[in-house]
Amino acid sequence: MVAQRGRRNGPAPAPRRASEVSEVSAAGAASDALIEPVGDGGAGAGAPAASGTVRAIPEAAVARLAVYLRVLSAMAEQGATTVSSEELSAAAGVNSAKLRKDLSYIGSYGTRGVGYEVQVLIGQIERTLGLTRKHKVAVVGIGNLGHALANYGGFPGRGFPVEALFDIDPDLIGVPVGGVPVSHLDEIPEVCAERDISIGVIATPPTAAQSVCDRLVAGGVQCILNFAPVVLQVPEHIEVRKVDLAVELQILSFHVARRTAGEAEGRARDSNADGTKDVVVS
Ligand SMILES: NC(=O)c1ccc[n+]([C@@H]2O[C@H](COP(=O)([O-])OP(=O)(O)OC[C@H]3O[C@@H](n4cnc5c(N)ncnc54)[C@H](O)[C@@H]3O)[C@@H](O)[C@H]2O)c1
Repeated sequence: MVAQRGRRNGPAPAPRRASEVSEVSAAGAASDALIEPVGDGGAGAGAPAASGTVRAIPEAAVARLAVYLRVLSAMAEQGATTVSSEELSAAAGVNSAKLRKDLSYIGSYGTRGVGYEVQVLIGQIERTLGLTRKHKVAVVGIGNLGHALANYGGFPGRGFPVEALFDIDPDLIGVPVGGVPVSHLDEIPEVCAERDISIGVIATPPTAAQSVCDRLVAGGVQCILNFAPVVLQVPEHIEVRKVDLAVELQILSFHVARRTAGEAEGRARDSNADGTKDVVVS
């Protein structure tokens, strides 16, 4: 899907769609859906292939690009100027063939015997992920989760400064959390437009999530990160990602169950009917 710039203060354009399309989970990361990279307001984002054309990138590869970026940034901080695909793949926990394939989507092929120039690769990935500009974030629902998100110091350095907080609890209004005062829910459209917020994070109870989402859209946000366990209806031009840690736990559970079943099957295969066990020498 092609993300588009949002309109400020305009009515939410029809048609709306259910947002249950992208989930921030291992399952989502394994998706082969193609994402058409787009520019970020003229800053030259996208994934230009060697030919200069913009290539679609599988969603799973987009998720891995973000991981490579984090690893490369740490390497750059330690003074690395070049990195081999083997080093980068080991540090990112991805096999090197997959890494080379992922980087080929952004037109980066490295140099035989040298590898990749760290700063060049960082720039290419940042342009592809649209990170050449900051994306200001608003968090709505400053309870347990909202407090943790607002207080987390790691977002600004990655290009996502938290610049607005909203709640309905009178005890919270005006109170700074992570240095940003909490505003009332009703102020969402006005404050988001004023502060040029592009990403809204929903950390309210599920019953409030849709109306919060509508206000964020009215305030001109382009993307919503939804922690509430509910499917949001959004206009076509709004990108939504849903975070569900329970899904992550269920995926872990699946892997443990599969491994346990595999081990039990292996034990059953290795045991003879008379109770003795064969020793396999390889
Ligand atoms: N996705 C995940 O992995 C995950 C993990 C934890 C929690 N959650 C979800 O995140 C949400 C928040 O969880 P929590 O533990 O922080 O809850 P919480 O009860 O501690 O906080 C909710 C906050 O939302 C505020 N609120 C309620 N209605 C509102 C409205 N209409 N507008 C603005 N603010 C409003 C409340 O005043 C409160 O401060 C819940 O929906 C929960 O299910 C998701």
